[in-house]
Amino acid sequence: MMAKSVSGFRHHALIRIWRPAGMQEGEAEMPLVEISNLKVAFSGIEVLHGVDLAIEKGEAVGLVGESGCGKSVTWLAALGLLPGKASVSGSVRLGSDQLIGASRTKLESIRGGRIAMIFQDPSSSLNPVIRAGRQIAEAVELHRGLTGRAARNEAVRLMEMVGIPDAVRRFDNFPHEFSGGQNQRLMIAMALAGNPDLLIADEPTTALDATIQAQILDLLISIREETGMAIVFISHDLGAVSQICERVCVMYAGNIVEKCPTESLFRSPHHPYTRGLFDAIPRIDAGRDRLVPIPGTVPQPGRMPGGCAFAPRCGHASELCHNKVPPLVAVDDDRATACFHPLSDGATASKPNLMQAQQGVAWA
Ligand SMILES: Nc1ncnc2c1ncn2[C@@H]1O[C@H](COP(=O)(O)OP(=O)(O)OP(=O)(O)O)[C@@H](O)[C@H]1O
Repeated sequence: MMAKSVSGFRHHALIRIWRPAGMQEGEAEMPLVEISNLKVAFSGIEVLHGVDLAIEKGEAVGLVGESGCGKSVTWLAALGLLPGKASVSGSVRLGSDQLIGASRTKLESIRGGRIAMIFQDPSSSLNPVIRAGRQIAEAVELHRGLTGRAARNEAVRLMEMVGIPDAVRRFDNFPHEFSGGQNQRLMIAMALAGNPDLLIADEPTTALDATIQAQILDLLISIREETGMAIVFISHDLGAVSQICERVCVMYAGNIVEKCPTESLFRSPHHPYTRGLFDAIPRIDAGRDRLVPIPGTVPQPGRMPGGCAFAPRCGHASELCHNKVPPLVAVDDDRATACFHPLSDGATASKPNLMQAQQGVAWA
């Protein structure tokens, strides 16, 4: 059972609440990160319309949705990484720190320190002309204050932790001397250098082949168990999300439209958009080898329809949906849905099940 907060879910039974030494009991119950009413506009056009999301200490949360829904912008805004033309409002709390409007110095110390981010492309984090181990050692120096031999030893330890064989010798190799999967591991080692409380993994396995993808997912799962860090896993791949995350948030056109524990989402998606994402996955056991795409496309920012942004693509939409934006409301103890006509449990017969997803049986 969970006690609910306004912007998310707290105290999930499956989540190990990790309280650092010295932290008071009350503090441990605060979310690690609490995003409230986060809005982002580029050149006056709003692309994020008031996102509410809380991440608990130690939990893994999936953020899914079609391309352009605002998954990356949410976290880039939180970390102060959007270009100058972006205007950002709302609140992002990391413990007692407010990140929106925080000074550049403060944000720089938080990025790579308490919150680290990894991306699909390791070259966004690794400099091709600096030896790989040195880059990790520099991150250790910057965020943990170690120097010289101590920083080098810690970098080697992190390289070993992420599964780089013969790490002492390979410390001096350049990024191009490692495989794509190993570069992804090095990027994770860099992210771990600051001992983060939260790792934002933005499509970290999308560019990798299936075997390496599985290895990187296993690595993230074991690192999380070892360190107690929370993970936000941004992905199009519901199968990968189901392996790593206890909870999933579904985004559509700059809003969160459904939040719930992973198992419940797979058992019974309530938002027609979530259901559409499941139906868009080919299933061998359902006798269809082709995906069933959601009709239409995500509305462009600045051209949002009145009412629910998904209504023009939704088979369940009523007149109300075309005229009024549905708020994100709790539909039971551990789930919230932004829909005037949420699907009932019986309406989900053709969804894939969690076990199939995790085994990759029915997934493209
Ligand atoms: N620098 C920018 N300038 C203008 N618009 C931007 C910028 N960055 C993002 N956007 C717009 O913000 C919206 C949300 O983009 P975002 O990258 O967050 O989507 P996403 O859900 O992460 O997509 P993907 O899965 O393809 O990465 C999109 O409409 C995108 O075009």
